[in-house]
Amino acid sequence: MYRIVLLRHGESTWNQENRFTGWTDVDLTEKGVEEARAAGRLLRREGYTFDLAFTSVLKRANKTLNLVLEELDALWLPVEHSWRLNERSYGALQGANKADTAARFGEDQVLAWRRSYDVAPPPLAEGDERLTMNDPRYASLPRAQFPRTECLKDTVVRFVPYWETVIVPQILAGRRILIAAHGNSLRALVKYLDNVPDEDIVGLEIPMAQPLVYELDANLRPIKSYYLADEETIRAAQAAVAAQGKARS
Ligand SMILES: O=C(O)[C@@H](CO)OP(=O)(O)O
Repeated sequence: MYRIVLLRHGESTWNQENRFTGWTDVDLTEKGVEEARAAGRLLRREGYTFDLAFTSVLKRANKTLNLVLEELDALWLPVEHSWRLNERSYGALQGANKADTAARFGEDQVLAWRRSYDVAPPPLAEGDERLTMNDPRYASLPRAQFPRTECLKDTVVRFVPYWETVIVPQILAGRRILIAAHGNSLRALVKYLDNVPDEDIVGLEIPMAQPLVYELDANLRPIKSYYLADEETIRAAQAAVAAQGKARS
């Protein structure tokens, strides 16, 4: 049996402002820092240790990982960064307030943009400064492949090859793995691992900074998965994330 831990970053400045974030590289808030530290302390209390960590190239996930590692006294841990673990690109919605967007386009449309499997938000136009193609962190990403927007399916398509070719061999080699990423990149992985039907993925919310454990069999199929925090805490956190897409009444 193999055991891996998935972790979404703590609250970011744009989570706090309820803005679509995607590939925008915003920082953690003070609350997000504390959430990340609490996740680290929880992992430590439960006796978790790791050999290797994977994260995106966005600072909210990178900092969350470092804060967790600090709490585990494991800042020395090898860390692999990849854009393939980035949050889903929210395209032209990046920067917009979610409640305002729901008031303008309707909550159903916003739900489809946020949580459906194959509905992508409107794309970024050529020349839009949010297309950060020249950023050195994306040097390995061919310009033609730089996402102008992504639906969850697109995120699955870019994450799964990394899972299969980079992460899986490490798990099979017996390394204990921590993946610090984002709400929708982790939804993509969970969809793939649990084989969640396309129509059911709309109901899946990943709360912030809550360690999610997957126990995997020899073929890396899930035996079971669970959050370390109690069910009530997780349900409340999931409901709060879901509510971000409601228009303010
Ligand atoms: O804005 C985003 O990038 C994501 C994560 O914060 O939001 P949502 O939960 O709406 O997918």
